[in-house]
Amino acid sequence: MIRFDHVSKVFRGQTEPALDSVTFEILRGEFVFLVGPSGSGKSTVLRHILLEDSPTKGHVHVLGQDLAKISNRKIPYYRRNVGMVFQDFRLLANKTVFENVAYAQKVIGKSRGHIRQAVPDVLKTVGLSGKEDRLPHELSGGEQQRVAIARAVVNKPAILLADEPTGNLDPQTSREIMRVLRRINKNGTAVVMATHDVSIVDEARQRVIELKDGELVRDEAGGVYTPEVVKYEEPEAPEVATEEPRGKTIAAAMAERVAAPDRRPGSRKDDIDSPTTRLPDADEDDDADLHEGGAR
Ligand SMILES: Nc1ncnc2c1ncn2[C@@H]1O[C@H](COP(=O)(O)OP(=O)(O)OP(=O)(O)O)[C@@H](O)[C@H]1O
Repeated sequence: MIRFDHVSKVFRGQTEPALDSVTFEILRGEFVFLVGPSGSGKSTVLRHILLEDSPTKGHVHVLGQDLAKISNRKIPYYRRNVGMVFQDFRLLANKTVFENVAYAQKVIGKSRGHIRQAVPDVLKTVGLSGKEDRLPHELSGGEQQRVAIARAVVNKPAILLADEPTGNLDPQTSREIMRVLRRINKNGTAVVMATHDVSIVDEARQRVIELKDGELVRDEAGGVYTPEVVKYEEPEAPEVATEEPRGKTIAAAMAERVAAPDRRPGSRKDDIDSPTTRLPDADEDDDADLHEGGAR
């Protein structure tokens, strides 16, 4: 449904590519995180999908169309398939919640009757029923982002792009926004979300595409933000005695004493079999240490 085929992008006046032969495919209804350091190319990927940028090399296909072949005249029609939300919400400040969402329907020529039904429906999906008449400044940041999401999905796009949608929100509000995005995704919309939010990515366990300096360096199903690097530890070599031990352990000394024939006058050979011969030997002691100290 979204296919990048060796996409490279070098912006005018730049020497380093913003995208460097990026190849991936996103299927219908997937949820994908785009991660990577600042400047790694995440927004550039999203802008290519939205047809705000075009590749210097390579091809982008969305919904079966080669985007290079879409004429300027047809771009607005293409964009109906792709909703977009941003970190800074970008709402119309002088319009109510209802009007902000309805605006997305008006510009594509939907009838008043359709709008009257579709807007309350989508506001319910994002959890904003009852707040239709509020202006953006009368809403919390999380509520403003819900309006922006409602506006992005009211036309039922196949794809929702989100560029750091939780970047301005506290952790609890971010989680609520994630629940809204997951709900929209479950209804069949593919979601591609660029983010720096480690805990959101780690909790969601969705597909993660990681960029670094414009290159795709990881594409992992059920991934986390930063995969744990498994540190290689050299196995400990078995101890080899290279010199005489400086002192005997108490157990070794006692074992030696018990094993030696008792030269005291009147001693009997049977004494050797007395219970003290059952003292653990030095090897057994080492084993006990191993278990106590855990795996080494
Ligand atoms: N219009 C442009 N003209 C020139 N260079 C650009 C333009 N847009 C982006 N770049 C450069 O392309 C590279 C990738 O930028 P991009 O915005 O995609 O990164 P990002 O991963 O989204 O970063 P962030 O996490 O900070 O949003 C950066 O080096 C950036 O400076």
